[in-house]
Amino acid sequence: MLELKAAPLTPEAFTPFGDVIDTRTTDWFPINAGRTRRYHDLARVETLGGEARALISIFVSQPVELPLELDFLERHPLGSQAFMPLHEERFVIVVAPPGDQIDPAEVRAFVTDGRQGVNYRAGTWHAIQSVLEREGEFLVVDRGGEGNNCDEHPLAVRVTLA
Ligand SMILES: NC(=O)N[C@@H](O)C(=O)O
Ligand code: NI
Repeated sequence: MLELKAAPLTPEAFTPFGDVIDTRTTDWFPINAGRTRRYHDLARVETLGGEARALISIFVSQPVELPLELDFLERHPLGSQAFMPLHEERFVIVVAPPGDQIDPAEVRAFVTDGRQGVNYRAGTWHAIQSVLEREGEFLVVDRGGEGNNCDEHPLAVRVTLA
């Protein structure tokens, strides 16, 4: 069993896995006669393969208990997957870099602070969505189209907060 402590999520630490979506750590420019700040192009949406298109969905998830015990990670080889909380929900993230095998030494765990979303780049291994404390509602942007876009890799992990 791989034991991990979830560290506070930062854009720098998440770079190997994708993007952190957070208006506090990204630039903006004014639009709409100055009434709106546009936080532009915060994450790279990838949609690969046949008939590929971007999907916008809403996930309503029941909370997980800690320690979080996982028996697999998954990946989406044909597209990215972004999760943005709609009510400042915190969630646990477990990731490993893209590749056909997972090296346990490269697996990382993070916890968000409620204001952060994430975008897993195509092929990044990750735990399925794991919201903390209360039912969570998330805007999800990922890839639809032909072909299999979800692989699972067995991995026993137990996650606690740092
Ligand atoms: N299956 C699905 O749409 N969700 C997972 O990919 C997930 O990462 O939660
Ligand atoms: Ni996923």
